[in-house]
Amino acid sequence: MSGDIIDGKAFAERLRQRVAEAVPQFVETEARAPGLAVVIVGEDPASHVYVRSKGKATVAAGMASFEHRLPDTTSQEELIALVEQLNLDDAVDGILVQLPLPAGIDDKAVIEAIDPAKDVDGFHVANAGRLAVGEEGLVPCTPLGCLMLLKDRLGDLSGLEAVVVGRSNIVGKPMAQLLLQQNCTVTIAHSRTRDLPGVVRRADIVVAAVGRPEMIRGDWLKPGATVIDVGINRIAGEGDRTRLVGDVDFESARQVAGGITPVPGGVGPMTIAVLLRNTLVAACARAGIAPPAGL
Ligand SMILES: NC(=O)C1=CN([C@@H]2O[C@H](COP(=O)(O)OP(=O)(O)OC[C@H]3O[C@@H](n4cnc5c(N)ncnc54)[C@H](OP(=O)(O)O)[C@@H]3O)[C@@H](O)[C@H]2O)C=CC1
Ligand SMILES: Nc1nc(=O)c2c([nH]1)NC[C@@H]1CN(c3ccc(C(=O)N[C@@H](CCC(=O)O)C(=O)O)cc3)C=[N+]21
Repeated sequence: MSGDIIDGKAFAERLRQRVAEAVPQFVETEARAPGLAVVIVGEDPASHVYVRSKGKATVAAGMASFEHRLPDTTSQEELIALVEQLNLDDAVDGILVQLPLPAGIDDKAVIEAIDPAKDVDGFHVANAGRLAVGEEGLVPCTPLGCLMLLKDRLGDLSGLEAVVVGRSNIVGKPMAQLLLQQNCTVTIAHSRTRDLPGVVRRADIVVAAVGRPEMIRGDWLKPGATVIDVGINRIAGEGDRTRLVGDVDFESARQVAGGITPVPGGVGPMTIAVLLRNTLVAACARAGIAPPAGL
């Protein structure tokens, strides 16, 4: 037996299409395009690749993209001053500060400087708090993308056992909140969890957000489980090439799972599609108009 591959890339393309179809209505009533500002500090090549692909996707959806590239000598004060300028800029609906930031800059101080109404990453404490108490707010892109894939595949999630491996503020915790909101019975596992394989084996839904290449194996899974692999790990491949793998050992897991997201082509493309969705949702909220249905 071999489980289905959950095609995040194809789902993400359809979501991007729906966003692109809804943008002209916004442009019509507001006489401007929704705008996303992406700020990157430093020279990390992989981060620059992500930022470029975000910019291209933004423009392809009919939205305005503002890229700010700062040298790694930028101080925290300078970065916060830029964020404050973007907060006041009416053409900017969404602000994303690419993480990680160079050593010496406090991620938290920078994130808290973003206007929560423009926090399309959903990382600001105001948005994290809203998610925790069930109020409307901007939801982190990666977990929301994972939830969309799960609902598309499983329908109603009520009563299902969900295990989220990882408890970061950007993936694991908000993922657990979203699954709880869907009436799953949620367990959050982390580096101090005892008997991780035993915990994972209870799950109907496994979300892996650990940052350890191919850690979760097929023999840890309940047969038929749905596996969402958030991990993005670049490891040595053949010769001097590298390859991208997830936090799940895809080959062994696929033998046992009912469905599984691949890496690449799973959660990663969803993150970018949801970023566009969040930008349009933020733009509508700022303009005082209803968000498009079905996003
Ligand atoms: N697809 C996408 O769009 C995105 C992908 N990612 C990827 O997702 C992964 C997770 O990212 P992120 O949440 O930021 O990572 P963090 O490093 O912030 O968090 C990792 C979590 O995994 C836990 N952990 C580490 N080792 C183990 C272990 N051996 N057993 C059990 N738990 C463990 C840690 O536990 P503890 O808290 O105890 O230290 C921590 O809670 C990474 O591979 C990252 O690249 C991230 C963001 C977006
Ligand atoms: N403020 C902030 N917000 C983020 O959302 C954020 C961030 N910082 N820092 C870095 C991480 C990582 N991240 C990814 C986005 C898309 C893919 C993606 O599209 N991946 C492709 C493969 C890309 C490749 O081949 O390298 C895939 O999985 O198919 C991956 C990872 C967003 N992040």
